[in-house]
Amino acid sequence: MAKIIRIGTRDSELALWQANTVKNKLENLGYKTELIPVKSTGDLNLDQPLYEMGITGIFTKTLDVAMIKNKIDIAVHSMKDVPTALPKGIVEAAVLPRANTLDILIHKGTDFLNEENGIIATGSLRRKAQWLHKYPAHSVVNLRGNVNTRMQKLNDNNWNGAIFAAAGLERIHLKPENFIDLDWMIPAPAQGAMLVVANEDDNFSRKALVHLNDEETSICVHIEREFLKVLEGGCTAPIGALATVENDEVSFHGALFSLDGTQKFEEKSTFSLKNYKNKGREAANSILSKGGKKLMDSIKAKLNS
Ligand SMILES: NCc1[nH]cc(CCC(=O)O)c1CC(=O)O
Repeated sequence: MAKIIRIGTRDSELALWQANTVKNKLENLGYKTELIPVKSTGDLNLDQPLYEMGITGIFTKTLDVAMIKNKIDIAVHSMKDVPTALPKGIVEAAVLPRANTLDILIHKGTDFLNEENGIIATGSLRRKAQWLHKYPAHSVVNLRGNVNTRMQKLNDNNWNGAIFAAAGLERIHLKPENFIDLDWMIPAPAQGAMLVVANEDDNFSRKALVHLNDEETSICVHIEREFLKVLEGGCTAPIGALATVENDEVSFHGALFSLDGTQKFEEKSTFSLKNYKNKGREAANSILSKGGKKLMDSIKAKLNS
């Protein structure tokens, strides 16, 4: 059958690179595809029925709507931007092999790391909290936009550096020489992984995408996202999680920080790959019971005020 799989993507350079990767993989398997870039409308107004379907993610809602309105068959996302609960009728169809999981600092010289008045830029609560935890005398300024925009703003300002996901910059060959790996920083759940979603009843696309799924990556991000989901219960908070696999053994590291970085609750565990079920939940519950619940409540109160 010559059905063409319509691949929806956001129109940033990184999103297009990711969607083209999925397109090439499907075409190598013999499928016909078409790329449909969808302009992100950050201010997209959702009507009542769409809200009831559970569309929430700021980065993903435009593509969710395009899928529900049958303008596209599948959508490619940076998995860390996808809310832990997918809209009704939309399912995870493939998690691609993971790229670099690390956060990196792009800098203009590293002397400031040992000084009191460093200024670094990030729009992420998770990165801000971890930076201030390690460098309490520094200040963090807000930085938003896609990776190209953020890199430009870093060049245009007097900040000492800005934090990026290594994967994003590596994919579009934007990673400069002047970077350091922030291997002490716990990445966002699912950082460096790409998720392809499909309509639950679209057996043709789902069957095609099975071939693209990487089982080990899929298990790791499942653990990380379960940790996130149980901890945050629908709000955004400074939460990091990373699961890695070596010789069929998983190492998990997850943490919750206060917004100002002064408090940190963390959980580390190792277990065999075949016992991965509920490990994210258990880690989150352990943090919640040792003070994380109280911290989450105060974060929610602060973010809603
Ligand atoms: N929130 C933006 C975003 N979403 C995914 C990536 C990069 C790719 C990835 O981490 O999987 C980025 C850029 C960044 O965080 O610097």
